[in-house]
Amino acid sequence: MDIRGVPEAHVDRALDLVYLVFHDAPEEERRKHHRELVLGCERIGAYDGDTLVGFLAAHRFTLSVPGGDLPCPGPTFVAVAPTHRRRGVLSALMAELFRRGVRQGRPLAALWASQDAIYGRFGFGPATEGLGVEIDSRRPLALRVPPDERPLRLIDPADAPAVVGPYFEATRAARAGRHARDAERWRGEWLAERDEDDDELSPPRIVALGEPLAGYAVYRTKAGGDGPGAPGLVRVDELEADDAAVAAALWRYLAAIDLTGTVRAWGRPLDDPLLRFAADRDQVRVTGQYPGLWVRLVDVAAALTGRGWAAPVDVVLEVRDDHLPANSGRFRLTAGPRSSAYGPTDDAPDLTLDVRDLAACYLGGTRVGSLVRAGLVTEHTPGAAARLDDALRTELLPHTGDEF
Ligand SMILES: CC(=O)SCCNC(=O)CCNC(=O)[C@H](O)C(C)(C)COP(=O)(O)OP(=O)(O)OC[C@H]1O[C@@H](n2cnc3c(N)ncnc32)[C@H](O)[C@@H]1OP(=O)(O)O
Repeated sequence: MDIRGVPEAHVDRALDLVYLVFHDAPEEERRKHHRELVLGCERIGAYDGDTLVGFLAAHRFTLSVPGGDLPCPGPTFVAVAPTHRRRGVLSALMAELFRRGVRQGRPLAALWASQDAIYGRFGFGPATEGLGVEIDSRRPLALRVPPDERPLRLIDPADAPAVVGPYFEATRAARAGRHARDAERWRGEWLAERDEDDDELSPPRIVALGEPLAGYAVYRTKAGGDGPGAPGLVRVDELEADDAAVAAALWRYLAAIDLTGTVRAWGRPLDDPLLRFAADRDQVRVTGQYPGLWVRLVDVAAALTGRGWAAPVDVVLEVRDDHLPANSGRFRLTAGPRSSAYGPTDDAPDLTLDVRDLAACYLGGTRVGSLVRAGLVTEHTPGAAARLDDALRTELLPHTGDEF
C-alpha cells in the first residue's frame, strides 16, 4: 500500500470512495459542495497500485484552546474500501497525518467520530461534549430570569457571516474547542439553503438581539405532520448570547413561533444557562449527552505549552503513547498563569496516563480526578490529580457544535 498525497485530479475518485463507504448518493449540488470542501483540505490517500483504496481529508482548522489558538487539522471524509478494510489502511493514513503534524508544527488534531469505538486507539480523547435539549413549546416558556426586552430582528442569511461571524469568533476566546469559521464555512455548513439531513426543514433563519450584537440564534423550522394546525418543529442549530437575559429572550422567541410545538437543540454546552434558568425542567428536557470533538495531542509538549493555565502546577507525568514515541516517557510539567514548560525528567511520576486520557482533559472538559476514579489514570502522589485539574480548569466548559 502506497500512502501519498491525493492530487486534485483524484478528488472525484476520493468522493466516490467516501459515498461508497457511507452508503450515500448526494445530488449534484451537494457533491459540488463536498468537492469544494475537499479541495480546501489536506488530502492523504492509500493506493493499491493505481486504485485509491483509502482516503482522509483534513480541514486546515485553527482551534481555540484555553488562553489561545493552535493549528489543528480536522480529519474528515475518512474512508477505506470495503475490499481493503481491517488491513491497517486507516492506521497508515493516521500515521501519515501525525507525521505531517509533527513536521509542520501542528501540535493537535481533532475530529468527530462516526463511531466512538474507532479513534481512542489512535490517541484521540473526547474533549468536548454536547447535550440534546428539547422544549415543549405548546405553552409559554417558563423562565426564572427576566428576558432582555430589546427588539429582535431577522438577518438575511446572505448577510449573516458578516453580521454574526465576528460575534461567533469572539466566543472562541471564552470557549475552548471551537475552530475558526470563514465565510465559506458559514455559507456551506451553517447557512446552506437545504439541510443535508432533512429535506423538510426550512432554509436557515437567523434571529439577533442588540446593536451592537448581544446574541443570536440560527434555526430552521418544519411544519407539523398531521394536517393543518398540527404543531411543527423549531430546530436550533446555534445560540450564543452575552448573558442570561439575552439567552432568555432568544429561547423565549424560539419557543413562541406560531404553528410549532417543539424546540429541539442538538449539541448544547453542558453548562448551558438555559438548564439553570428554565423554571420547569419537565418543559426543558435533556434528551441525550454525546461526545463532540475528539482531540489528539500530536506533539504533547507543544500542545501543553501552547495553552494557558488557570493555576500554578508542578507535576511529573508518565505518558504512554503507542503511536508517537516522542510523546512517551516521564515529563515534568511546570505551568502557571504566566508561563509553562514541559520536558523530560528522571524524577518519579506523580501521575501515569495514556495520551488519549490527557487529550480528554486538555481543553478542561474532563477532570483528571474523574479518570483516576475510573481507573484510567494512576495517581502516585496524593493530590496530584486535583492540582493538575486546578491548573487545567476553564471558566466555561469547552464546547463546539461545528460537526464536520
Ligand atoms: C473522522 C471521520 O471521518 S469518521 C468516519 C470513519 N469512516 C467510516 O466510518 C466509513 C466506513 N468505515 C471505513 O471506511 C473503515 O472501516 C474505517 C475507516 C472505519 C477503518 O478503516 P480500516 O482500514 O479498516 O482500519 P484499520 O485496519 O487501520 O484498523 C485499525 C484498528 O482499528 C480497529 N477498527 C477499525 N474500524 C473500526 C470500527 N469501525 N470499530 C471498531 N474498531 C475499528 C481495527 O479493528 C484495528 O484494530 P487492531 O489494531 O486492534 O487490529
